[in-house]
Amino acid sequence: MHEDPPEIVAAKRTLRATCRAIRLPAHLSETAASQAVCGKLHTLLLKHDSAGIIACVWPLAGEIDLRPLCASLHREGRTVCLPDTPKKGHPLIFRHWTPTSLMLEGRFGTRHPDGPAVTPDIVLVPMLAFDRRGYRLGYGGGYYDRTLAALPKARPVGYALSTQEKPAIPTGPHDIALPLIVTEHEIIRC
Ligand SMILES: Nc1nc2c(c(=O)[nH]1)N(C=O)[C@@H](CNc1ccc(C(=O)N[C@@H](CCC(=O)O)C(=O)O)cc1)CN2
Ligand SMILES: Nc1ncnc2c1ncn2[C@@H]1O[C@H](COP(=O)(O)OP(=O)(O)OP(=O)(O)O)[C@@H](O)[C@H]1O
Repeated sequence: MHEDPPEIVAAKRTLRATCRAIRLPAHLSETAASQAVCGKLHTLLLKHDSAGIIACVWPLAGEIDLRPLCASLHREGRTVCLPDTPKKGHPLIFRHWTPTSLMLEGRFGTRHPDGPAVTPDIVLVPMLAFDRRGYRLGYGGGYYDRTLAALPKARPVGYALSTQEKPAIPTGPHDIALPLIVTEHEIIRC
């Protein structure tokens, strides 16, 4: 397995720094947009097999907050899980979540439930930036690319604010284009 070439690593690093710098203030004034993303994801997920396990994301500061979506899905009888972040180089472990789950502190400021590990059918994927081809930029751990490579049957759905769209994300050999990206305005089929 090859790592990204040095020029791609550098290009991703530069874009990541820019995106991180503008993220938090944008989010503070865009709570309605965050709720709209949850609403659009909910509509999309209602169309999918109700037996499926859905991997959501517990937010870090400045990210879209999917917690209302987690609660709605649980109320509707869907099975929700959340990522537990292992050491770098390993895929995420998804743990079953319910509103009464004990949330444990994980790596890089993430939090995860203490529930059993499960295999999701649908994986909601957080992004720092994305493009219309379906490519995403994350925090740089390579976690979602490794996770999706290990779960070929799972259906990934990226989500972000429309302001996080870029003309083109730099890509390396492991980047997997997402077939669907949801923003507060639209469902983008890539
Ligand atoms: N809410 C949320 N959970 C998530 C992700 C995410 O993007 N958002 N992840 C998406 O993959 C995974 C965690 N990935 C991460 C990978 C690397 C770093 C990281 O290297 N952070 C730097 C800088 C932290 C900071 O500046 O505060 C570090 O800790 O040095 C953080 C998260 C799984 N859980
Ligand atoms: N399936 C994989 N196998 C081996 N290396 C991988 C795999 N996926 C990603 N990587 C490597 O991990 C490193 C980080 O990847 P990248 O910069 O794309 O992270 P990211 O998508 O921004 O992070 P994250 O998914 O954690 O939010 C890169 O060097 C990349 O080549």
